[in-house]
Amino acid sequence: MKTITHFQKMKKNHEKIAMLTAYDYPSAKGAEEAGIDLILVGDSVGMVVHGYESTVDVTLDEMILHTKAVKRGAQNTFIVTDMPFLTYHGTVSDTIQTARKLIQSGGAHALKLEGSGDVFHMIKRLTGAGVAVMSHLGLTPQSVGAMGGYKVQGKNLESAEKLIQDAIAAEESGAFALVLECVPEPIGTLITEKLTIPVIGIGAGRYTDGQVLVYHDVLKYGTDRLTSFAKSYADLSKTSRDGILDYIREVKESVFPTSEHVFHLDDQVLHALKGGDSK
Ligand SMILES: Nc1nc(=O)c2c([nH]1)NC[C@@H]1CN(c3ccc(C(=O)N[C@@H](CCC(=O)O)C(=O)O)cc3)CN21
Ligand SMILES: CC(C)C(=O)C(=O)O
Ligand SMILES: [Mg+2]
Repeated sequence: MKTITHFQKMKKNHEKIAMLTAYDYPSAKGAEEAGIDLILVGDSVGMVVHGYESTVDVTLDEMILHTKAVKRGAQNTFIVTDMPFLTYHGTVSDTIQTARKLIQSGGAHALKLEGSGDVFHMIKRLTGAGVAVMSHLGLTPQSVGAMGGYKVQGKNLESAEKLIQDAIAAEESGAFALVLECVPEPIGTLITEKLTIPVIGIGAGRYTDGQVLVYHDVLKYGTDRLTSFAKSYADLSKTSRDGILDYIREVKESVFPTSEHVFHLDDQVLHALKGGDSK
């Protein structure tokens, strides 16, 4: 299994890191079989799997449940789990207790925390306690309420400078990697050059140390409107719709099941059942 030191080495060797989200047993199994470098059990699960409006409705129990399923599907892949909204902003001991559940019950190898300021203090405490932590800066979807929508971050001098300072502070607080979301490409490049930890971009341009995308975007499964930075490599929505259409049609037309799909009964038993002479 690739682990933290491996990801640092990949950055040093300019070997791109490919991260993908997964939320359940089959998606994790497929990602591992394809050779993904690490899996993110993202709180985007709330939107793409549960149909929530945003990620702020996702609960700790849901993140534990999905992490457990992913763990069973990908036993040899590094798993990062998102700490859900407002589960790392109270006391240090509450945060550590929540982290313990995601790691011990869920089976996560590392946790991802969105944001700066007080969050860096929590990252320091978690990493100090031996937890591997990934920082998430730029567009931080859990703050959608405070940000007033999903918008590209770091577009003016002031916000770009703050973002760069935050990225440095994330590294200094002990994070082993940074997810950088929705920033102009030159900002992604600058931060990637400034940090010694790997920077994994999502809408952060071509020159970050790696990329991460949401499973349902990559495979176009149930998501009809893509963000401008995502790319689809398959069309599972169409594949599944076509399959279900065929199934319905075959049932209606009595094409399915055929004799291959049925259990046969010994002729003698049937004869006897129908009232013929037994033995
Ligand atoms: N399917 C899916 N993909 C994701 O990448 C994703 C989720 N869901 N859910 C959780 C968060 C939310 N994310 C989002 C959601 C919307 C935008 C968005 O609308 N971005 C605009 C930027 C507009 C601008 O400021 O110019 C875009 O055009 O991409 C970005 C990230 C990323 N995450
Ligand atoms: C989009 C990625 C980075 C994420 O945080 C998620 O999937 O929840
Ligand atoms: Mg997330």
